[in-house]
Amino acid sequence: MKNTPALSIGLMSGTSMDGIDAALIETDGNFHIKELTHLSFSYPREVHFILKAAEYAVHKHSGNLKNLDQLPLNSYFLSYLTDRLALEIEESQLLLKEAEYYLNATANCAFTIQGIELHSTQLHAQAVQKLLDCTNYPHEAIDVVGYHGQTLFHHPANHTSIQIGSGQLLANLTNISVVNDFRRQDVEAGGQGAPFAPLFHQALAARDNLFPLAVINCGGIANLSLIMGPSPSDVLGFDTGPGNGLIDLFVKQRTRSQELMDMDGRYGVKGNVQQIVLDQLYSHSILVEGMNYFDLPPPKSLDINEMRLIPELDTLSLQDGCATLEAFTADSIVQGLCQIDPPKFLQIVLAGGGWNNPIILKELKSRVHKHLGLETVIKTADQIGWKSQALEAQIFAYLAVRSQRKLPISYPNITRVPKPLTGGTLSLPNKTSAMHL
Ligand SMILES: Nc1ncnc2c1ncn2[C@@H]1O[C@H](COP(=O)(O)OP(=O)(O)OP(=O)(O)O)[C@@H](O)[C@H]1O
Ligand SMILES: CC(=O)N[C@H]1[C@@H]2OC[C@@H](O2)[C@@H](O)[C@@H]1O[C@H](C)C(=O)O
Repeated sequence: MKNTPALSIGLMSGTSMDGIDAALIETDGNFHIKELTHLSFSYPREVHFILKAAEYAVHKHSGNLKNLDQLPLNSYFLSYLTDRLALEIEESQLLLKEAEYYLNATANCAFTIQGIELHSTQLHAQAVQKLLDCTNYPHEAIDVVGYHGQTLFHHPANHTSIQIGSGQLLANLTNISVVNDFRRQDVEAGGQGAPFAPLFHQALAARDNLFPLAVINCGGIANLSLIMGPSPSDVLGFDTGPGNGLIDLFVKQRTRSQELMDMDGRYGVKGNVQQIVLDQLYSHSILVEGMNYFDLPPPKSLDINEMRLIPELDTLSLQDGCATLEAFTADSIVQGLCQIDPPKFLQIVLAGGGWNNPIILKELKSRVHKHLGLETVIKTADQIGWKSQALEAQIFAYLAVRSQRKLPISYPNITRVPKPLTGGTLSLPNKTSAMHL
């Protein structure tokens, strides 16, 4: 049993809150990994804003869900749009109406954290069903679902990392055992609770014999894995700083939320990097517990709301602002890599939505070659046969199997946890309440 490969589905909705990735893999929780299939589901615009407003509300309450659970979020939704996205009150009220209509009519859920959690779990259950529909596997064939949930707050200093989503409800809806709540034990033990990706990156690198390897995920936040070999002490990992989080926020602000990202770098390509503002981004855009994030040694992790658009960006055009933020993302990734002294002849693999932005990619390539030398090889995950879009979902499919087998999912040199630790909470389907979607 312990070494028998299991079929596992992973589900991830990341900090960009743009949709759900679902992936099916076969794995023994060690180096046997077969990527079988994956699907991505984009959220309707309403869901994106509802989740972002929920995240905003949880931050306003410093992660204290007890004060918030049943509270209507309508006013937080409006404050999010006016404070964070700088929308006019009339536009915000219109978006609020759309969100209320969506939650009442389409989702039949209250506009509270509880209601949003319920709907988010339902959307993940639909993703499982659609993924299974694309395969020949009935639900009985699937051993486990690894359900990340939606991060709304991440504050390891207070031993807190909140991912909403009900493991028990998902197990009942899908009739499959579910593991969720992956980060809790790590933060409770004093770890950073993130990133978890490096362990999976290492397993893929071991399977494909790709050492030494660096993997850079550029999502809302960017995170890095440096893998020198197959044993747990051979891997380092941490969040380097911004991925697309600041760029997305900047574009939303400047386009009055008509656009949610710098699609294909269309603004950045026409702009110039403003070095003075880039330096200022380094000095005061990310403060964690009053400390400059870039001064902290790895392992370290970030909450998306710890990154902010500094006032100096207001002086820049949309094009220059995008170019500068794109350079900031690329530069801080390369600085992060240099900080951990990578070997010569390193291969770098790129994963995550950010690499669809050619400006971030161009800025990264020129900096890697300048700081690490021309011998460094850069490839996308898809170029080496991995599935960039599926990777984060596959991580949680993999970790669910490790969790079931009581294997560690976090290590000191990745999350700063004092000793290797397993994690995750298992929910078995309650057959009497199992539902069909
Ligand atoms: N064609 C594109 N052009 C520019 N940017 C893009 C494009 N496609 C995706 N992105 C960026 O990638 C982001 C989504 O990436 P991804 O799905 O990897 O993030 P995530 O998983 O939500 O975040 P995290 O890894 O921090 O949890 C979008 O928000 C957008 O900024
Ligand atoms: C708290 C949280 O959700 N962190 C995410 C986020 O998105 C990217 C980066 O920040 C990473 O640390 C992590 O996700 C990946 C999947 C991880 O745990 O490795």
